[in-house]
Amino acid sequence: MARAKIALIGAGMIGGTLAHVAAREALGDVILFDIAEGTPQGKALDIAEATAVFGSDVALKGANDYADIAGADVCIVTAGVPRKPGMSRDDLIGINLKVMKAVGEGIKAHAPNAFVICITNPLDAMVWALQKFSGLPKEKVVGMAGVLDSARFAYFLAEKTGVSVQDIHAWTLGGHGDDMVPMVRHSTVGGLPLPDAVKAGFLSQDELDAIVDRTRKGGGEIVALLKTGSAFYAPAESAIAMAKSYLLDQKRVLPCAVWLSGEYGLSDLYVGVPALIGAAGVEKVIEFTTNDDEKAMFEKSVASVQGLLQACKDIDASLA
Ligand SMILES: NC(=O)C1=CN([C@@H]2O[C@H](COP(=O)(O)OP(=O)(O)OC[C@H]3O[C@@H](n4cnc5c(N)ncnc54)[C@H](O)[C@@H]3O)[C@@H](O)[C@H]2O)C=CC1
Ligand SMILES: O=C([O-])CC(=O)C(=O)O
Repeated sequence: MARAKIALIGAGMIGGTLAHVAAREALGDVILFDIAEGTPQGKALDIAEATAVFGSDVALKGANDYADIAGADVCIVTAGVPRKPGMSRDDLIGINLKVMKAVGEGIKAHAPNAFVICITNPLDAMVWALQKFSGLPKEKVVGMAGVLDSARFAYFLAEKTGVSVQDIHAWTLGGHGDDMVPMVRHSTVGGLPLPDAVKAGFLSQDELDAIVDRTRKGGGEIVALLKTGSAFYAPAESAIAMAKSYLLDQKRVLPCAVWLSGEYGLSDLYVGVPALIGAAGVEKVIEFTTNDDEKAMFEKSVASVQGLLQACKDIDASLA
């Protein structure tokens, strides 16, 4: 059977890391595409040489021409710009919306059957615009943010409680902004929902509140440390988990930005919710029960996303 073809649109920090992980895991042949000449070719060659060390038979190629992504099974989009200290993700909207238009048209022309994972920020608005510009089916276009946000939540909980990160299941809902909603009642430490984990003495309520706050601001914490860009290892791993679930029909339930048509009482937008990812793309949206507090926080986050969609429509009338 032919190997899967994975097109990485954007060969920067996340794109290069994606190529490395995909090659190392032998997920498929990799095309690294970028508008910068030399960068995708150089990274592809460097990783291709590494395959002789880690023993993987996949092929890697760098490209500046969309024709090279032809027939891709998966496209992971990181093209655009990241934020720098002092900026919010939303400040990227003007530049990155234009990038999504070019990328959407490239995917539409050359890889219309791909499963597309958008990473570019501001995520919920960019994945919405990418779906519109590409015209691909909504169940085949998803955004990566929830896997990363919930991984941060899980890591901070593991660090504080001393429980293996493998026995922590953390969930977040909502847009990929500082008002995302870490789902305290639905997240578990060693099988205990977090309120019960507090009662059992794994951590105090104040410690849990601090972790929720740190999770919300997790992206900014890394931007402040790196100074020249944003997180890339955990974002790349998160997108690989999503790509794998599609390529291997794993049917994992992962928090992703997906198109909603009635679920959670919402329509016509992308926002982060748990979704089952299999060979057909988004096969099911899982609806968490929410109490009044959670509902209010989710609504606030959704309102931020809706504001960004309006901003996109104001910038590009073709999206209205
Ligand atoms: N959704 C999420 O959870 C996360 C999203 N991000 C976002 O991912 C994006 C990429 O981040 P990095 O890889 O760190 O940035 P980077 O700057 O290292 O790489 C971006 C690449 O995109 C390329 N590019 C720019 N315009 C292009 C175009 N029209 N077509 C093709 N390539 C183009 C650039 O040449 C560059 O190589 C940023 O918008 C960042 O904010 C970052 C971390 C997490
Ligand atoms: O914070 C940023 O700009 C990058 C990002 O989305 C994250 O790391 O969550």
